[in-house]
Amino acid sequence: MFILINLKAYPCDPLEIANAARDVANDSGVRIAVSPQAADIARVSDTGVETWAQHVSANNYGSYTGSTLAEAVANAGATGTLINHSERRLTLADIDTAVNAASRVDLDTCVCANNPAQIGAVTALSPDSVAVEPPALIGGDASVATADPDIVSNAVESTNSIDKTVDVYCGAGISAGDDVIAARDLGASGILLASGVAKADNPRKALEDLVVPI
Ligand SMILES: O=C[C@H](O)COP(=O)(O)O
Repeated sequence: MFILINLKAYPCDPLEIANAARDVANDSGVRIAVSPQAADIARVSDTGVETWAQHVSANNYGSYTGSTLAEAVANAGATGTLINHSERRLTLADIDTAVNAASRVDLDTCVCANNPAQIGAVTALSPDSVAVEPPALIGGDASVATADPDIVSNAVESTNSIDKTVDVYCGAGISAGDDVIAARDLGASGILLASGVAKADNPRKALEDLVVPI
């Protein structure tokens, strides 16, 4: 299972979490990546942890003030990027362009969507992975894998019916190793997780506990 820790805009210490994630990944053999604010990508990447951007813009070089170029995050050390996170929605056309922008510089792409129908639509754009996240469960205590298992298994079915090479992740409310196992049993090959680590009093312990059953 792949575990992607999205730090969102939480007031956490990105280096503390990056160092902990690197150590826990090395000790456990579980693939763990950290997705910090764009301005923190370089120093997070310097810790040695796998580093992802939270977003890339749907444009190339040019007069695009305020954009986050795929080239810029790749040059800063990111090796992957989220696209269309529930808190950073894009049009389908911009998702397509952003996936192509990320692919230009060999970033792994994970396109998020709210439900299995949207998952099918974004799978057709050929990202490396998709992630289903019901917005109502994001940031809560109930794991998507137990509170809404059908949305995960239907997303897996939707993706597999279009392109079996696209990995399916899920996220929202995941905080324990058992949640990760439940997601895997539904067919997911990775999870997106934010508050369970970024808002934890002890992020290292939260990560250590998370990987125990994996
Ligand atoms: O990107 C992460 C997801 O939105 C899940 O967030 P959460 O773990 O706080 O529910």
